[in-house]
Amino acid sequence: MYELIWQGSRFQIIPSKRVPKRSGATKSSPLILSAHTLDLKTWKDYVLQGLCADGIRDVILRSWSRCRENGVDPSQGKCRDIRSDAELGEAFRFLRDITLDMQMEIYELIRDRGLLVTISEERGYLLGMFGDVKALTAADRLNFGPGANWSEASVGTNAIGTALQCCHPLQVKGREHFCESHHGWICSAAPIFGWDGKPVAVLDISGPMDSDHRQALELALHGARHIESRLYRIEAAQQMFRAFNLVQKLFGATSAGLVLVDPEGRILEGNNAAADLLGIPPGQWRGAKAELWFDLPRSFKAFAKNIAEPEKRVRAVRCHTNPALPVFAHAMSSPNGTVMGFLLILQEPHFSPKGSSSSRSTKDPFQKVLGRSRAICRAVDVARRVARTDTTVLLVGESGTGKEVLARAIHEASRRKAGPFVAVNCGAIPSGLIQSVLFGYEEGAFTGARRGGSRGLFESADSGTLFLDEIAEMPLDMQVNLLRVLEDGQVTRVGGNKPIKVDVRIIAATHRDLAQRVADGLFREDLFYRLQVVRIALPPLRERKEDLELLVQHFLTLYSKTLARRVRAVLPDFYDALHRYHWPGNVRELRHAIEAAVALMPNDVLSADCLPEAIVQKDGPAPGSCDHLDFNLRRREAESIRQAYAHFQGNISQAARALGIGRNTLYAKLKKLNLL
Ligand SMILES: Nc1ncnc2c1ncn2[C@@H]1O[C@H](COP(=O)(O)OP(=O)(O)OP(=O)(O)O)[C@@H](O)[C@H]1O
Repeated sequence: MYELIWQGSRFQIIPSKRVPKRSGATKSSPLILSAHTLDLKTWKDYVLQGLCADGIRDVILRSWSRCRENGVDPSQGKCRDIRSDAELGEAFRFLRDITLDMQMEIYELIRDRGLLVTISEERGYLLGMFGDVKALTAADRLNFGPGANWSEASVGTNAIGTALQCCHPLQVKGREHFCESHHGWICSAAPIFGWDGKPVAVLDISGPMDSDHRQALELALHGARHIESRLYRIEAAQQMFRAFNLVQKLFGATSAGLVLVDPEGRILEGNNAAADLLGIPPGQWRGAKAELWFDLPRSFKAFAKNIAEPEKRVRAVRCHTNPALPVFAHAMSSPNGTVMGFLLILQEPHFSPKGSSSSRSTKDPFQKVLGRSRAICRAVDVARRVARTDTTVLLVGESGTGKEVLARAIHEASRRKAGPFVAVNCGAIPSGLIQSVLFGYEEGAFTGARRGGSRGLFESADSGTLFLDEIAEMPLDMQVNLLRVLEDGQVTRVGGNKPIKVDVRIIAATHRDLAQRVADGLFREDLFYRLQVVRIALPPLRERKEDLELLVQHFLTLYSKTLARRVRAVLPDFYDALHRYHWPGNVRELRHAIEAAVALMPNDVLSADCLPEAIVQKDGPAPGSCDHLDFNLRRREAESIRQAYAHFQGNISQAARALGIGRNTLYAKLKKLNLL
């Protein structure tokens, strides 16, 4: 293989020292090509006199016309515009370097056929030239070599320059060349197109007329496509690199957490902010399944379906490990709608009162009753309907399940909302006082009675709601009085004889089985039926664990605000522990657990370590477990109550708070344990 090179003042043919990557020389039988299609007179008539004869191809005629307009001299012997590497610039050198081996490969296909192969860049300057000595010798005579400008404007109609002009493959034979010195050549050239569809180079196979030009144009075309795909790959890699760099810069520059996920749901990239928000070490998640952290599979399917509708390309996604974290998945699609992946944007949760349930509650009182479980929704639905009436309601459920929360919501949703909501724990009032507490007393009714007497809770609740908590603890002898008030709508103060009209709606609550109390003779049947006109049951938290995260989120918002502590991330073990626990104290216990965790968290990340010990105990009693564990639980409960009561020196409020149960419940339990 020989090579034509520029020696500063002239071209020189040298044996090429370059080694082709692979050799695939094809020898084929000679093909006799028609010498040329135009006679000398046709060429002369046009180029010298502008006379147009039949038989000139359109593409050639248009090129000749351009050459005449550009003042190309048809008698010029050699190319005069030859530039050095330095003059041709960086892009020229880059293109030459990445196409050199391909020129050599193509040369192997035309070896010994008296041809040469050359590539020119977009302006027409030749990048390099390889060929047989015969072809290179002829090329040298024309200054047809690397650095020479083979555009139409420079050397007239020729395969390279004209292919660049008309943007399609072309063979120019003999007298179709505009300059007479090229009439002994046949040149086959195919443009190489860039991303934008414009030619960036031309591959040319040329040689004297008597060389073997069989399939030269097909070869040029094939080579051009081959180079084109290499250029595309390089361009694609560069674009990817640029995009990746940009993405990395953006990822690093934003405070939002960003995670890039491929269509198979694997994490391609994520920034430190995202790692921070999820509480995992940065950089360790590349290739991991996104579903470990995010609830993606369903969203993926939905996205795939709706990808054509732009407004459906963004979805809120749940983060398993931190449900309080707002996460939005943005679908990325190709122009034909194929899902190419997702960008997950994780926004730092702002625990602000705005938009929190407490502010929303001003609109709908039932929004304070948190929960989406069926049992809670059913309870709220009944409560919502009964709130429109004055009907007596009985709320049943374990301690801390939200009976008072629901009673308040009923009051606030009723026509009585402007009136008072008065709550009383029937179990907490000493039996000797209960009558006067509820109905009031007149002056002098008993020793120590206030001067002028006192209103009872019924009078205080006039035009509003009286919430009778722990109604099962009401002494039997008092129950008949209560029944009377419910029937008559009037009270008589202790020591008085004048009935006072009261307009009070009664909501009663108990954690006991009231029907059983009736059966045991501890509760009046008539009062029982009078109270439970509408009965609403509130489920224990362990039976509605699907509400757990919502409640946690609510209490996190509340306590991060009231305790002025920012919660940046919640680790998975925090939720694991909460889910494992059986919550005997229900939502109240959960509330206190979250308050304690936020208060005790050492930095701004919540983990299981921040939770009270009883909750994280893995060997603790399980819900619904066998008898000896229930016994164990009771024993532990009694111990805890004794310890707390002693620790707080008999202060029931503080002890109840520490135990995570209500004051009334503690009061009842203390009584049962004979501690009062
Ligand atoms: N569904 C709920 N949504 C929001 N908070 C709740 C809910 N249920 C309970 N709570 C919270 O739990 C705590 C206890 O609720 P509440 O006093 O209403 O329970 P209770 O059933 O009346 O308990 P007790 O029978 O011991 O008096 C409250 O601090 C309340 O904020």
